[in-house]
Order: sequence, then structure tokens, then C-alpha cells
Amino acid sequence: MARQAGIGMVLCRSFSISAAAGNLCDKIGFIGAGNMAKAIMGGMIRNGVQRAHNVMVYDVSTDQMDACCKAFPGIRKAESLHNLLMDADIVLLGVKPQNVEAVLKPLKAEVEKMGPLRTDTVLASIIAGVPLHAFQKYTGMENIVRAMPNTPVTVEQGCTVWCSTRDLPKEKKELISKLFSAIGDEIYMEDERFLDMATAISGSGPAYVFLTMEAMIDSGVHMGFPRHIAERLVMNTLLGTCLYAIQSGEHVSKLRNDITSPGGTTASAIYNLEKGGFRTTVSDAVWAAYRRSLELGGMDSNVGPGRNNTLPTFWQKDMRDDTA
Ligand SMILES: O=C(O)[C@@H]1CCC=N1
Repeated sequence: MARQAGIGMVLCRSFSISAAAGNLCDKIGFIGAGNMAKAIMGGMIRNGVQRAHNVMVYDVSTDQMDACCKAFPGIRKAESLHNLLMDADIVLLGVKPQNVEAVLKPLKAEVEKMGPLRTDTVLASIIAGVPLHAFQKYTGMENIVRAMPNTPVTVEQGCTVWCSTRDLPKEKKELISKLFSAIGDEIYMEDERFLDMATAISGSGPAYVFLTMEAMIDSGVHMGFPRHIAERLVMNTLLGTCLYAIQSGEHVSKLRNDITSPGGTTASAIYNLEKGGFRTTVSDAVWAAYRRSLELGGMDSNVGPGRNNTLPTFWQKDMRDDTA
């Protein structure tokens, strides 16, 4: 029931956002002006969670910064990393994992030069794999948030899983929650270890769905459909199926069985998918993403089916949802 209530929130978002809206007041500084940063900025500004003039951006690429300022009139370009760190109450770190070193080093140098940042500044990272303690070590800051959004945040239908350092004040948690709820569903997990798992499911998940879409569209074209019709069929099928699953509240297996008539077309298709190892292929892919996220964070990643540790070592009874 809790699961359905949580999922239902995505659907009701557009209704609840306006009620929950209200300017954060705290100034937000974005380090990195890439797609995810722009998506978060856009959702926040459009939904009135933050006013453009309270948003600033810093990127090593002036072109990226200019594009951002053009897309969201009113936001400010930070003259330097130093200025952004001095001014922002929430610093959102949104660079690609491969650029993390290039950002953390100057950040560390700035902090060393300036002395510790204001103690109430929150550093919120959306970088895959990098753990909370790494940011604490680099910046000496206490208030750190680690979040994993996904690309549907661009259309305010994302799913952001996040955690924080233990002593992040309640009012800061509420601010962060408001920020992420402007771009879709947001789920706070107290235990950071769920972040690597979320990265494998919801963070990378849209790519698995896009690949499935490509395969279905190409099959439609192979059978003879014009591509634009095949795309329309596939996209509406995926969209409708998700909404149906959410709104019906039924277990997805039941909904699948409902379409699978004796001796019918769906049964033939399912037989072939299972013969091709569909479920274990998907499962192996998710485990591979999970291992990669652990690796990026410098953790033991020898986990998963057929590995030394078939389950993560931290997996304890208290983390299991036996009702699932
Ligand atoms: O693959 C990546 O680097 C990121 C992490 C989550 C989605 N994409």
C-alpha cells in the first residue's frame, strides 16, 4: 500500500506542487551547467520553487553558462567558483562522473584558501557513485546531500532518490525535498547504500527502457509499419502501461496474465522472451550497473549472482521488505 501511495504521488504531482510551492529563499548555486543541472533549474523555476534571481551557475565552459542564462532569464552567472561558494546557501554539484576529479580539486583548493565554508551551506551532489564521505573529506563541509535523479526530470517526471549526512537539519531536508519534488517524485533514503542500487534501477533505468523502445520500434518497421507509426504505437503502449499499472494498483504479474490468453499471441511472445533469458538478462544488467556504481565510489563491488558475495555484505534482515 505504501508503495502505491508513493507511486501515486508522481501522478498527483502537478496538483500538489502548486499547493506546496513557495520560494526556497535560500540561494542556489549550480556547479556544472549540463543537461541534468538545466533540467533541475528549469523545474524549480517553472514550478515557483525558486525565483530565477536566486539561482546562479558556474561552469568551466562559458558557452554552457551562457546557454543556461539564455534558457532561464534572470539567473546569474557566477564570476568564479569562489564567488559561487561565498554566495550560495545550497551548492548543487552536477558534473559527470568522469569530471569529478576536475571539479573536486579546485573545490578543495577554494575551501583551503577561504577556510571552511559557512557551516549552514548544503552541498548537494548528483554525481553517480561518489559517496558522502568523499565530499566531507574534500570540502570539510558537514551538510552534504547525495542524490540520484534520472533524465525524465527534464519533463518533471523524474525520480530522485537521495540521502544526506546524518545531522542535516530538518529544515534543510525539507528544502531539498521541495527542490527535488519540483522535477518529479523524490524519495529520501536514510541509508546511503541504497543510492548505488537506485543508480542501477532508476538512474540508468531510462536507458534500458529506451533500448526496449528501439527494439520494439525496429520490429514494427521490420513488419512493415512506417517508422513514425511504429514509434507512436510503442510510446503510447509504454506510457499507457505505466499509468495503468499505477492507477489499477494491481500486481504487474496479474496485469500481464490478463493479456495472456490461452493459445494467444502474447503467450507466444512471452515464451520467446523467457527462452531468451529476458528476466535474467535484465537482472544481470541491473546488477552490472550496481557494481559499476560501487566501483566508482571505491567500494567492494564483487557482489551479485555468481560473485563472491551473492548479496551485498551489509544486507541484513532489517533492510529487507519481507512483505514484497
Ligand atoms: O551512467 C551514468 O554515468 C549515469 C548514472 C546514472 C545514469 N547515468
